[in-house]
Order: sequence, then C-alpha cells, then structure tokens
Amino acid sequence: MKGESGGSLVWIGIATVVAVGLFIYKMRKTQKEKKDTNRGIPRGNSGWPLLGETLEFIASGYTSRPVSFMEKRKSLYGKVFKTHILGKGIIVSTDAEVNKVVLQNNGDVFIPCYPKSITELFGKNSILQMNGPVHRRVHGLIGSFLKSAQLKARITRDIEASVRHFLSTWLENQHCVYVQDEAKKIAFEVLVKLILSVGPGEELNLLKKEFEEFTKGLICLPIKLPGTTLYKSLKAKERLSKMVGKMVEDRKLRMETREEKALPNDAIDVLLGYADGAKQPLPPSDFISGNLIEMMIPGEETVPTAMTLAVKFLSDNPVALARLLEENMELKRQKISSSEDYSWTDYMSLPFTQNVISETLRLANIINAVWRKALKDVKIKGHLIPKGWCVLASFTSVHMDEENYENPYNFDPCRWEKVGIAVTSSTFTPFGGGQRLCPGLELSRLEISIFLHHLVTTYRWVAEKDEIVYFPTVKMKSKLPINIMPFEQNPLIQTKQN
Ligand code: HEM
Repeated sequence: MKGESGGSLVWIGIATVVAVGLFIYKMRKTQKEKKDTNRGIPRGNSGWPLLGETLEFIASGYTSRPVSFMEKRKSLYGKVFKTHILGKGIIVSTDAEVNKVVLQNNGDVFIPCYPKSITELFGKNSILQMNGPVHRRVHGLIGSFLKSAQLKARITRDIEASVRHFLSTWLENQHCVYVQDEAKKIAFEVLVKLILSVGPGEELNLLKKEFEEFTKGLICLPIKLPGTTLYKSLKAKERLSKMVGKMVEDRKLRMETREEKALPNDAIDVLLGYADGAKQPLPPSDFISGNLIEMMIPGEETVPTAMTLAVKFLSDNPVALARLLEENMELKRQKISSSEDYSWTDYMSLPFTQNVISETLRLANIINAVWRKALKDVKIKGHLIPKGWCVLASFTSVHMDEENYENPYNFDPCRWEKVGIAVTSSTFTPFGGGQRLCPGLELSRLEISIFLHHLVTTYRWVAEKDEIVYFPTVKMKSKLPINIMPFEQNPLIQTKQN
C-alpha cells in the first residue's frame, strides 16, 4: 500500500513539473509572438519545442494535397506566415508578389539557405551556395553555353538519338515499361554527354551507379555516421569527384597544348573557360568537378520527373492526349514528306505540346519552393523578414491558388492558350526566377517535347493505376508502369487516316 501511494506521488510530481513547464513555455511563447507581431513579423505558430510544426509539414507531403499545410495556415494568418520546420524558424510566403521580390533580390538581400544534408553534399563550391560576382560569372557561363546556337543543333540530335534508342527497346520488355526508369535513362544519358562528353558505355554506367547513390542523400537526416544514407552518399560523391576530377585534369592538359581556341564543346570546357575575360585565375579542379556533378542532378531528378508526370497526366486526360497526337502527327508527316531533319525550333514551336509541358510543370511542382536567408531586415508588402531568418517562397501554393488559376487541380493545357507559351511570370515559377532562374529551362522544355513527340507517334499505351507522392521529392509511387503497343494499332491514328 505504502509503495503504491509513494509511486502515485512520484507520478503526480512529474505531471506537475511537466504542466508547469508547459505553462511557462506557453507564456513565453505568447509573449514572444506578441513582440514579433508588434515588430511586423508575420503571424503564425512555432509549434512544439524543438520539433516546431515539422511533423505536420512532412505528413502533408505524404497526402495527395501537399499544399494543405500551407493552405491551413494561409486561412488562419494570411498569405505570409511564420512557422518552425526542420529545425528552423522560417517565414513562408504563398504570395506571388512577395516571392517575386525574394527571387529578384538575390545576393545583396537574400542568399540561398538549404537543408543541412544538401549543403553538406554539395560542398562550399556549389553554385547554390555561391554569391556575388562568382555566382554571376558561373551562372552566365552555363546559361550562354546552354543557349548557344551551335549547341542547339547538336543537343537536338543527341536527345533524339537517346529517345529513339530507348523507345526502340520497349517492345522487348513484354510490352510493359516503367516510364520513370526509362525517362531517367534518357535524361541522364543526354545530360552526361552534354556535361562531360561521355557517351553510352561502361563509363556512363559507372557514373550512373555512383550518381544514384549520391542523390539518395540529398534529402535525409543530417547524420554522417558509417552506414547512414548521408555517409554512403558522401562516399559516392568522393568517388564521383575522383572520376570527374580526372576528366577535368585531362582536358586541362589538352587545352594547354591546343593552339587555337575552340568553342566549348561541353560543360567541362565551359567551366575551364571561367578565367577568360574575367582576369581571374582558373578555379581549382575540385571547384569545377563539384559543379559538374551538381549539373547532372536534373538528369536523375527534375527532367525525368517532368517527362513521367506528363505521361501520367496525359494518360488520365484522353482529350488532351488526342490533341497532342494530332499536332505531333502533323509535324511528323511534314518531316517525312520534306525528308528534313527535325530542328530545335520545330519542337519548341508546337504550341499545344508546349502548353502540355507548362501545365505539367504547374501541376507537378517538381521544385516546390526555394529557401532564402535574409542578410538584413527586409520589409515586403508590410511583412518584416528579420536579418538571419529564412524565407520559404512556396511555388506550389501560387500554382495551386484559385486566385491565379481556375480549377487549379485540373490538368488543362488549354488554359495556357489565353496567355501564350508561358516561360515564367510571377504566378508561374517552375524554374524559379531572378538571377538564379534555371539556366536549363529551354533545354528541359526541348527534351520533354522530343520525348513526347516520339512517344505519341511511336506507341499507344494504357497506364496502370499509380499515384504521385510528393515527399521527399515528387515521384510516381510505382514508377508509372504502362502497357504499350505499336502505333499502327492506335485507334486515334486509324480514325485520322480513314
Ligand atoms: C524540369 C526540369 C527542371 C526544373 C523544374 C528546374 C528547376 C530549377 C529551379 C526552380 C531553380 C532555381 C533554384 C533557386 O533559385 O535556388 C534551378 C536552378 C538551376 N538549374 Fe534547373 N531545373 C530543371 C532542369 C535543369 C537542367 C536540365 C539543368 C542543366 C543542365 C539545370 C541547371 C540548373 C542550375 C545550374 C541551377 C542553378 C542556378 C543558379 O543558382 O544560379 N536545371 N532549376
């Protein structure tokens, strides 16, 4: 009896301490929030001690409406609010105008601030962590290379070759293929050729193997102990750096002995030309190889995801698919009758196809937001973002806002007919904006366009049931299996020919 009552007293004591602790914490929090609101810091909730609102944030990523976390807070506090996620107090903006100001004030007011696993893996030389003149120089070099006329003709042929090659293997696999895997094979091959001039073969396979291990660590717990994802990922990055570093060193030697200055052939040449005109010393090889490895990420992540989701949305929307097919068949017929090769412009001027790509990028939200840190106190539309705070500019919220898009959850490529081919605007930012606007924007559109053209004019397909998952990155849960049959059996085409 005595023992039991003693035990109860201990529990009552613990409960009292916890209750008093929580009361004091809540009091302090309320006082701090009042002070923050008086200063002009957006309203919001910092959630539980240490955890903040992280669990709710992550849980929303596992639902079919990942934007629900933002929507709930937007309805309580307005379009710009305060929260505490992933170990940081942050200000979230779901407002297109605020996002625009954040994107356009890169370097002097805002600098990128990414989760620890990403900064750890990318290292200090990453373009995502560069600022000021070095960033402008590297961004400019990559951007002009990707837009150069000489590259446009070559890359169009390279993408066509990869797409045709992989599509031709599809019927070998008992007519069932996983679109996500196939899209990764195509996009990685294209990008590695563009960046390192490495074509199909053993070297490419080894790079792909190491690269897959490396990207697994991009979003994971920041624990660097043997056996953890981050540790394995860092080891893969070391091996990749060795391989790519050797290619850079070989190229440097070849460049030194070359008499005439040639136009850059790949991204190695581009970054080795860093010092040209800028009167700066050549950056060390690990700077160059780190940036080259980083540039390969869209080959494994963003571009294949866009290709896969375009197939998913089209499979669910036969009317849009029929219009896409009609437009692409017309181009194919023209090319067959004139015996001309396809050009960059042929693919980029297919209006409905480009609208399908815009709508896919809007609805898929592959890069759902960018993270920035304020270098000084900044006031945007009356909201104070204090020095040192992070701001998350949510692209998903803007893309899924009824104020910006009618029936935002519908896949409707026709909505873009009113605005023309959308590149980027304050309410459409799949490729970011301002000084960090993605330099691979046009290349991505071209690649998706070539893939869709050859897919719809080569095969018809029936997609198996699958769903999109949004966390940690956008993916198809079962890699989007489809059952394909050759184009001749396509009833849509037969109708057209009759
Ligand atoms: C559908 C495909 C793609 C999407 C959705 C995408 C999206 C983005 C976004 C949102 C940013 C801005 C990040 C920020 O502001 O912090 C960005 C930056 C960047 N992207 Fe892409 N991207 C894609 C494809 C590509 C491709 C194919 C390449 C290159 C070969 C590429 C290279 C880059 C680079 C180098 C940056 C860094 C720019 C800088 O910080 O100055 N991206 N991308």
